[in-house]
Formats: sequence, C-alpha cells, structure tokens
Amino acid sequence: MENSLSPSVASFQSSSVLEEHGHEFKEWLASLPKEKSFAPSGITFYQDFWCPTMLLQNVISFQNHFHAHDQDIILASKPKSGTTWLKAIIFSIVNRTQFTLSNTPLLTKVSHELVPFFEVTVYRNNKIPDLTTMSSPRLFSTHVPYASLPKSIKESKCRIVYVCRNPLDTLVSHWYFGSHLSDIRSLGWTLEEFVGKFCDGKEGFGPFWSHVLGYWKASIENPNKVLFLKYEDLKEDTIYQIKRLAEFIGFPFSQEELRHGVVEDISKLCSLNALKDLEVNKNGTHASFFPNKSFYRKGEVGDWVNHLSPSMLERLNKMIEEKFKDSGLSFKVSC
Ligand SMILES: Nc1ncnc2c1ncn2[C@@H]1O[C@H](COP(=O)(O)OS(=O)(=O)O)[C@@H](OP(=O)(O)O)[C@H]1O
Repeated sequence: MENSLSPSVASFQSSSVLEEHGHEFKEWLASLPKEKSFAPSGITFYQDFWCPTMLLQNVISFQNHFHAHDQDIILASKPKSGTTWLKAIIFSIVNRTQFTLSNTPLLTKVSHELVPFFEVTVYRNNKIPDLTTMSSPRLFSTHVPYASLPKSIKESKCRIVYVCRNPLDTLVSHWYFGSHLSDIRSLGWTLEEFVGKFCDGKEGFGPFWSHVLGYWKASIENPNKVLFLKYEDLKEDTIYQIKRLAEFIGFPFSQEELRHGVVEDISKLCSLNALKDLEVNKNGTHASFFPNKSFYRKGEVGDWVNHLSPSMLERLNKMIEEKFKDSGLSFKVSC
C-alpha cells in the first residue's frame, strides 16, 4: 500500500499547525485518496490508514495538540473489537470507591452514552475542547493506529490498553453495525463485497492487520506501557482479565475487595445484557449519529460462522495467514 505522506507533505503538515484549517491545508486533504464506507463521509487514506473523512481534521488536531498526562488511560481499539465493554470495565474499576457497585448512579454511568471516556477524535469544529478540567485519571478512547498517535502519548508515562478481537467476528460485527446506518442500503454492498474491502484494508481505521500489529509490537517492546487484551480472553475468563487490567492501570484490588466479590460485581455490571437493558442504551444516539443500541448486539465468539460463506472464509483465512505469520499473534475464532 502506498505511503500517503511524502516528505514534503509531512513537513507541510508539521510546519503549518496554525494553518490547520486554512485553504492550502484543505486542498491537500481533498487531494488524498478516498473510498466509500458506511460513514456518510467515506474514508480517506492518511498515514497508511483509512480514516473516516469526517474525523480526519480532528485526527490531525489530536496529533498536533493533544498533551498526555502521565496518569491518563488511553483505550485503543480497531472499531468493533470490544471498546464499549472495556470503557464500562475501566470506568468501573477506576470509580469503584466513589459508587457502590450495586447502586443506580454507577449503573447509569456505565452506559455507552454517559461513561465519561473522551473519544479523542470525535468533537465538533475540529477543535479539541478544554480537557484540563477532566478529573484524574483522564479516560480517553481512540481508534487511531499506534503509528499515528500523538508523540506525547508515546513519550509520557500514560498507559495504553488495547483490545483486539478475532478478524472474523470483528468483520461481522462491523457489517451489522453498518446495517444500522441508513446509507448502507444506498451503498448497495453485499457482505461478500464488504469482505473484499476488509481484505484490501479499505474500511474505517483499516487495514485491520496493521492496526493490530502496530499495538501488538508496541506491547511487546514496552509491556508496562501497552497492555494487549483479546476480546476472546475476556469472554473466557472475565474475572482474571479484569484483575490484570486493574493492576496495569494502577488500580489493583485489595484482598478485602477480592473477598467481597468486587471483581465479580464489576463483571456483572458490565456484561452485555446489563448494558443492553439500560434505558439510556435503548434510545438516543452517540456522537449525534450512531444509535446507542447499535453498540450492543450478540457479543459472541464465533458468530461469524452464521454469516460467512466458505469462499469468504477462504479469502479471509488467506489474508490472516499472510499478514500475521511470524508475528507471534494468533486469534481464537470459536469458543
Ligand atoms: N458488555 C459487553 N460484553 C461483550 N461484548 C460487548 C459488550 N458491549 C458491546 N459488546 C459487543 O462489542 C461489539 C461492538 O464493538 P465496539 O464496542 O468496539 O464498537 S465501537 O468500536 O465502539 O463502535 C458488538 O459485538 P457484536 O455483538 O459481535 O456485533 C457488541 O455486541
């Protein structure tokens, strides 16, 4: 895949932070390769990934202006990998002393709409709002690939939690999410065509393989900085993974909390059914566009088996074999 950032463009980008919204900058953005996608704006190829076009200026503002604090917790993921689940779990771990786990205030907060994770590239007018008033630790989420994260995230002591999911279920989840958005029908895509786009890397924040491998390599090089979690491991042993996560983000459970079943409570509170049943998650929209309910579907490992044909599977398996061989990373695709 060609690199979209030639040296002259790279220097143009860094030397013109103040001109970020100027005419020349907009012309340059307009010149980048574009494709259709589920998002109405389509996707644009920027720094080796396909960025939803409506978010691209925000991604660039994020890269140029975001200042990480050492206590920040950044949740990173390829879309449809378990982001919503991890948001609820991390929020519950961090805030467990402020709320009783069984009471309504926390339950209401652990909803897609209200969990105060700031999605670092979703805001209006391409201007990062004032984040200094957020209480510590500040909780952020992003789908931006590791290579394109702002320097300050990499250089500070903030921690990154990455959640990855097997590509077959990620694809199917993305397909169903797309079907919640009205324009999928006007795109007229079949699942087979979408599989082709996935294998070509042409989908929001794709290619899948470079997204996953970027964070995978960073977690191997710097395990104290990047925790690499798998959705399937979380499903298999939620309690163990919640404890591991709590230690990593600096909020380990005490012996007393373990005796009182606090981890089990968090696991139940953040389960798919508990979140799905919240009134706030049945109605309303996220980022003024996505129906809240579209973030909660089946949450199963291996649902792909109900959707992918043998020929789609063959194509995907070939891609997985080619892109992940020698990486040391493997995926569990069934329970
Ligand atoms: N609490 C909980 N437990 C287990 N699984 C859950 C949970 N919440 C959401 N989900 C499932 O995660 C899928 C959505 O992925 P994301 O949350 O990453 O989507 S997004 O990137 O934020 O748009 C989507 O997966 P599929 O059901 O396979 O489509 C959701 O159902």
